[in-house]
Amino acid sequence: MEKESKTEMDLIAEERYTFVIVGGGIAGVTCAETTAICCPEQPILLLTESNIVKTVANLEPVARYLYKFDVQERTLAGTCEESSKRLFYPTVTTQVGTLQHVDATDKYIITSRGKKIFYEYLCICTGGRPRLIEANNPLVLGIRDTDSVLELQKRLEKSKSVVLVGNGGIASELAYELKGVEVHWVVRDNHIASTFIDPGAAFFFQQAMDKKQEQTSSTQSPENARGIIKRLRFNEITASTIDSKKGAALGPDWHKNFELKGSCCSENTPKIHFKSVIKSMCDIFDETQNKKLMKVELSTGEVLFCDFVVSATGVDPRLDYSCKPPLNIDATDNGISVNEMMQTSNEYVFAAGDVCTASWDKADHWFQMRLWTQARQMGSMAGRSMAAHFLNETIYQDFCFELFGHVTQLFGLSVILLGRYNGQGLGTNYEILLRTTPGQEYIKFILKDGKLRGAILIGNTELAETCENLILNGIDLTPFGDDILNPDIDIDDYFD
Ligand SMILES: Cc1cc2nc3c(=O)[nH]c(=O)nc-3n(C[C@H](O)[C@H](O)[C@H](O)COP(=O)(O)OP(=O)(O)OC[C@H]3O[C@@H](n4cnc5c(N)ncnc54)[C@H](O)[C@@H]3O)c2cc1C
Ligand SMILES: NC(=O)C1=CN([C@@H]2O[C@H](COP(=O)(O)OP(=O)(O)OC[C@H]3O[C@@H](n4cnc5c(N)ncnc54)[C@H](OP(=O)(O)O)[C@@H]3O)[C@@H](O)[C@H]2O)C=CC1
Repeated sequence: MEKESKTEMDLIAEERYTFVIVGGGIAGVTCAETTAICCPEQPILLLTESNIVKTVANLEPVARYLYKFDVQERTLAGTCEESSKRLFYPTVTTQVGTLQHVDATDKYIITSRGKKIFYEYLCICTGGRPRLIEANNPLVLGIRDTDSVLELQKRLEKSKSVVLVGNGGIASELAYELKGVEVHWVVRDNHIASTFIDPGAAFFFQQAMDKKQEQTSSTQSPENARGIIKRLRFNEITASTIDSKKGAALGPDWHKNFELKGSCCSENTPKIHFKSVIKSMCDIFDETQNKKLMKVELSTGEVLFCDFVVSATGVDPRLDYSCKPPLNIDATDNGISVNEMMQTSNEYVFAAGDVCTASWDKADHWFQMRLWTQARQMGSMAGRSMAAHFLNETIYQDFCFELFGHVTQLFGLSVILLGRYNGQGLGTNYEILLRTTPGQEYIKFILKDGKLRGAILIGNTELAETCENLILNGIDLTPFGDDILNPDIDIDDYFD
């Protein structure tokens, strides 16, 4: 247990709540709000280690089941009563504290200050932490919360060169947000942003970003303006066709709130090292600059020198507390295993958000990805489930778990991902229907046995709701051929 001076109050304090929720990220806050709505008479505690919590604001439908929203930070300053008011639900008490131990037999938790808090139902929403390529190396940084971005900002001020590793959400955002510093972007794939998009979409983005190829719509050729449609078998999409050319996790657009500027004046675009991983790293002392630098050797044999490495290489569930008896942990990704009700292996302990692993039999069009959309959906589901168990009611899993949906922005353009948008889990026996208008839109449909199984919609395509319907209804689209993506035909008319 953490060695902290305990006040007499802390040692004797024992509190009781019907619901205890740990974690002030989107999952924990949504869970607390939902529980308060479902059980308005019951005392609820939201315990979180930082006095900043995240809430969802400006919820806006993008399609029938797809929403976009802002993530806002709120400070839990002052007394418990004041804090409760900030969360709008009078039955929710908020406390700053760190979960240290769960006694799932006698149903209490212990905080790092030794406080014992009894619960009827516990929901663990402790999020994740960056999975670094080399932990405990001071020259390797991960990005998760405001503190980590402030650290990045501080280091950049004195830096000339940075190596960025990873090819997911964070690296894709950072690669184009870092200014005044030389960026070496090391990606193990043959295209950028691989967790979200395919090589074709990556090429679309790279083209859009290439200033020489920027065209205003008025100067576009008629063919470009109409869009190009292609139908391909899965295995036709090969590299060669494309290569020719401490707190809660941050929310969307986090980089807009920080100036991420290095110490040189150049505004160069990142140098991308495709199909590369870091083979070795060591720090060296550079006599000319009179400071420590990182020497990074890539699998391609190339050697880079940089001020520090940003490891944007995914997240691990954050489980730095003990539990007796232990909860079932997923062997593959180390999250707390939950069933479709977000219930763990213990009947009275639930989990939601980045910390958990969806261990139920998933619907055909849904899979888990650690995103705030899912943190919100899971937090809400956990709140409803705990309340239903308490009230002895039967509920069913929310419909949002039927269809994977994610709304985001990449390189300044709107991106909507639906269903098995990259053919995830479909093997190699599927078709891809593409329509692209350089600089404007990129639409990719994944079809299996004639049915739409997933879609990537980049730009203002206004196809999200139609795609949702087509995926969920499972209509055989074979009779419509390539007309489904013909820009001169309004496909909604087909299905009225
Ligand atoms: C830089 C960055 C950008 C991102 N951008 C996007 C995006 O654009 N779109 C998107 O969908 N997703 C994005 N994500 C992912 C998204 O932020 C997460 O999936 C989501 O916030 C997870 O929410 P959560 O509530 O499960 O966890 P978190 O937000 O990590 O919250 C966990 C909470 O638990 C608290 N906690 C942890 N351990 C303890 C303990 N022992 N005791 C008490 N409290 C504890 C933490 O302090 C924190 O308050 C981004 C993530 C990062 C890092
Ligand atoms: N716009 C959005 O929606 C955003 C979402 N996020 C979310 O925040 C979380 C954290 O983001 P991020 O860290 O980018 O994680 P992601 O899971 O998005 O991406 C991790 C990337 O790192 C690669 N990788 C993993 N290990 C290594 C390694 N040892 N060497 C080289 N590459 C490696 C992965 O490759 P591989 O896939 O081959 O394993 C993958 O490309 C994610 O849940 C992400 O979805 C973050 C920013 C923006």
